[in-house]
This record gives sequence, C-alpha cells and structure tokens, in this order.
Amino acid sequence: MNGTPSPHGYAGHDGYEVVKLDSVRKVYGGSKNQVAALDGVTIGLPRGSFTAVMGPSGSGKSTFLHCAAGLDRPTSGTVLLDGVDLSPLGEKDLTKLRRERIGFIFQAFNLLPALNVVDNVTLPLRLAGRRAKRAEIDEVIDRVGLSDRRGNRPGELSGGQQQRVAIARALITKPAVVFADEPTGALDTYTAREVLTLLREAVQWSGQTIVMVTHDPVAAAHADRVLFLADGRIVSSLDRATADQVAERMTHLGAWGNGHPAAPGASHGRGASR
Ligand SMILES: Nc1ncnc2c1ncn2[C@@H]1O[C@H](COP(=O)(O)OP(=O)(O)OP(=O)(O)O)[C@@H](O)[C@H]1O
Repeated sequence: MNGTPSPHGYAGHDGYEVVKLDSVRKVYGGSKNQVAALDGVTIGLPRGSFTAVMGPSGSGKSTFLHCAAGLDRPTSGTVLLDGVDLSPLGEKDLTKLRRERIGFIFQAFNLLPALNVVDNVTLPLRLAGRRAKRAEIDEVIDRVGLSDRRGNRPGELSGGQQQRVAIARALITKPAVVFADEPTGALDTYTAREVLTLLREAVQWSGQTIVMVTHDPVAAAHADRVLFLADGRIVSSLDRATADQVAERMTHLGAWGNGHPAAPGASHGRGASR
C-alpha cells in the first residue's frame, strides 16, 4: 500500500471511526462573494490513527479542522465526534465536549505564561472539574521528557520544550482525538522531528487518534495517512507515504511556487523519509 492512493473509507485498527464527516459544506460570505471553504467532505478517521491534512493555501485545511473539532459549524452536513452528532449541540455543550473529548495542539503553543509545566499540563483537568492524579501527571510529563522541568514556566523553556508541554496538556485528559494545527510550524527541523516522534508514539503506545494540519511533507510523512484538500474537497490520499511522495503529490496539486519553504529543492530536510 506504500504510497498508493486508496479510497477514503480507511479502516483503522478496530474500525471505529472517532471523527466522521458526512457531506460537510462550509460556505463563507454573502450571496455575491460566496466561498465554499469545504465543498462536500465525507471522511471517517479511525481510532488509533494518525492523519495529516495537506493542501494548497486556501484549500480548506483550517476550516476542516475547525468543523471537525466543533470550533466552527458547517453550513450543511454532519460531524460526529466519538459518536456524538455536533449539529444539535449548543455552545455550552460543545465547549464541554471539546474540553472532555478533544485535545488541541497549536503552532504557537498557547501555554499560560504564569503557570509552570505541571500547572499548564493539568489545566484541562482543572477546567473540567477533575482532580489530577499524581501518577497520571508524572507519567505524561515523563513521556514528553520534561520530568526535570516540572517547576519551570514557559518563558524558561525552549520552543520544542514548550510544544512538548502542549502535547502533554493535550494528552492528559485521554481525549478521543487530538487536533494539531501546524504543530511544528514554529520549530527548527531537528526539534520538529522530536515533536513528531512524540505524536507518533502517542498513537503507537496509547492508541491515540491524531489529526494534524501541516504544510510540511516531512511532518505529514509521520502520519498513517495523508489527506489532500483542494478547493474544499478531499481530492486524494496517501497511506504510509514518504516525504518525497507527499511533496510530489502536492506539486501535482500546484501547491507551491518557488520559494515556499517546503517546496521541492528547498533546504528544509524534505528529502528525509520516515
Ligand atoms: N472567516 C472567513 N470568512 C470568509 N472566508 C473565509 C473565512 N475563513 C476562511 N475563508 C476562506 O475559505 C477558504 C479556505 O480557507 P482555510 O483557511 O480553511 O484554508 P487553508 O487551507 O487552511 O489555508 P492556509 O494554508 O493558507 O492556512 C479560503 O478561500 C479562505 O479565504
């Protein structure tokens, strides 16, 4: 299956689809300047799978992530998250569902500067009114390699360390799915690789489901499957692809002109494979 396109109804480890989008459309703008940011997306993401979402600028990646994570509402179609239909939920229930069942990782880390590592990591538990168990906190902080940084604040940590705090914070609630939006966008190649390895390990060791939007073929090559968006539609996918295969597919989509940091030939470590 290496590098070959396949139907979008990918069956994962146990076949249960944690995230399901059915005919999702998201239209922005008024009657004169309408943009279909998502134009009929149907996809199921299996439990314990790592999915990367790629596509040219403006292809709908962020809109896909926002609709799938209940941060934005589709104009039509349905989103099921861990079996829950998001469409009838009010803001309060959506917030609760996001808090309890979703972990988020952002390009800009989004840590609270006044809190130390332990307090940043355990914040989602406290927000959900849950008590943090010492052993669970120790385990997740240990897993991201920050045991000796527990008392440090974000300002005292490197970018890679801050993103590892964010990963621990996303994993602490044992969410049904983690959505990562350009998680390596602010990191150098070496640190990015460490962060991607951690995400891969979370899938491997705990069966975590992860969905990651990225512009970087090297990052996408860490995923089980890469979905390619163009003009709001999923136009193709690759399973267990190398960075070169991902980059080639992006080139076919006309994804980047000269000078894009991830463009073929740019010095971005792109040639490295999984
Ligand atoms: N709030 C909004 N209002 C109007 N149009 C929007 C809005 N958000 C997104 N769009 C439009 O929808 C389309 C998809 O945008 P989206 O941000 O999802 O793309 P993207 O693939 O994430 O792009 P990029 O890689 O540049 O971040 C674009 O044409 C964009 O201009």
